[in-house]
Amino acid sequence: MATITEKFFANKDELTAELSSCLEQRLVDGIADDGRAVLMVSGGSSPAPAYKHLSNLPLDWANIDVAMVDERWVDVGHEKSNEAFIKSTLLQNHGAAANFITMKNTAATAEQGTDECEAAYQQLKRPFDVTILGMGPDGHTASLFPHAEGLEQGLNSTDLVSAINAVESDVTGKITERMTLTLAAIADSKVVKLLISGEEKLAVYKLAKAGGDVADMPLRAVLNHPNINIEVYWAP
Ligand SMILES: O=C(O)[C@H](O)[C@@H](O)[C@H](O)[C@H](O)COP(=O)(O)O
Repeated sequence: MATITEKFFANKDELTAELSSCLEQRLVDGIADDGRAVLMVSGGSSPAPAYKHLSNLPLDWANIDVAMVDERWVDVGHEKSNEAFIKSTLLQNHGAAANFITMKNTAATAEQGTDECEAAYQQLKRPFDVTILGMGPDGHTASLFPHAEGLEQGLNSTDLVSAINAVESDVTGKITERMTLTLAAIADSKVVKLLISGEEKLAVYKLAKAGGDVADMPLRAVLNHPNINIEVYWAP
């Protein structure tokens, strides 16, 4: 089982304060240890305030690589683009000086874009300093969606990224074609921060942690991985 540390907060402000200060420290340490720091980011409402806070800090941003954990296969101008979300939150103010690595390239499909994306991600320092994950009420994390086309590859490949076509649901919406970090890439992180908000997702998290079929809840693969270092952040 992964090493799991659970942090429960009274509210989102307290979660954001602790998350921001941990992220800042990890980035500072990453640069001090290796010359550069790598931050893997997810979309979602939970990390947004911490991204905005970090963007205002005078870190050595020129030596910080920011890359997506997962992305819908849509252009950055699309309202559902995770990259657009990161650009409007983290990559502002001081954070605008960070080196951003896109997941989305000009290939027509995520599958066709995999090699280019893999080559870009292979340039990054490993282990990554921090990987931020969210989770959905369906037990997905990154873009490892239940029963998705490409899920097995995403869970078993030694590559860093993998194309996914999710089964359409209320959680995925219409855009099901995505790129994701593989489980192996998530595991190749000094620490994974899993952000969970609300009672419903807490119940899903507990269910996933207890074990069971990974295809039903891919979060299980992360929580039950032999050597991932996970810090779970929960707020109501
Ligand atoms: O690409 C996506 O579909 C979202 O980024 C998604 O995976 C998100 O990370 C989770 O749904 C958690 O969202 P919250 O932070 O809002 O709980």
